[in-house]
Amino acid sequence: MSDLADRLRALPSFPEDMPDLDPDSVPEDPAALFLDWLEDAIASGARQPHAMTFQTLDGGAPVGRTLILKDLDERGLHVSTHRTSRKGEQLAADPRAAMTFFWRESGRQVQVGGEVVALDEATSQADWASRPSYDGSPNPDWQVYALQPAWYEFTQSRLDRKHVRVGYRREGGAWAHERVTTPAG
Ligand SMILES: Cc1cc2nc3c(=O)[nH]c(=O)nc-3n(C[C@H](O)[C@H](O)[C@H](O)COP(=O)(O)O)c2cc1C
Repeated sequence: MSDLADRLRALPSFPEDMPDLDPDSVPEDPAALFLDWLEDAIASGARQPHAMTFQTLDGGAPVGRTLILKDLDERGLHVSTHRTSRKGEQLAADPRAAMTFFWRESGRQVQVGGEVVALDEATSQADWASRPSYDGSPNPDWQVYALQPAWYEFTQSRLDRKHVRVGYRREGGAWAHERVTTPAG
């Protein structure tokens, strides 16, 4: 094994004290559980708890980058970017996307997938105007997208590596959820 592999293996992993996740008492609406975990991440004081990996498809090949969650409402989970960016062009060609949040302080991960829709101009320009670099000029290239979730998966890590996962899937107009068990635990 290389020296790098040895050093990576020796790095600290999960914190000693992590919350539990009881799959039998999760809310029916995954957005409620997501918001609960996001609030905990914000309260932890960790930097950029609203940052996540945002995955798109580039001609069928997955590509991810870090984005900031801007909002969550009945339209979905919002992100904003330039319409003519690579990700903007990828979304125009294929609206399927996924987000992966990881909160180290609690050992929690949330994955969300679905299709994005481009929100209206007023929403996009309001977001543009809220940015620290705003100089008073509108930016017609700025776009807020909402990821409309088709599925969520919540993972609560455990020190014994028997991580607890709950998957939600949209079935018609309602959400169904179940505990997820895979060879990964
Ligand atoms: C912490 C962090 C947050 C970021 N947030 C955003 C964001 O909200 N919107 C954005 O367009 N780019 C954001 N970026 C930059 C993107 O990761 C990416 O480099 C850029 O948008 C170009 O992506 P693309 O070429 O795949 O379109 C962020 C980067 C970091 C490290």
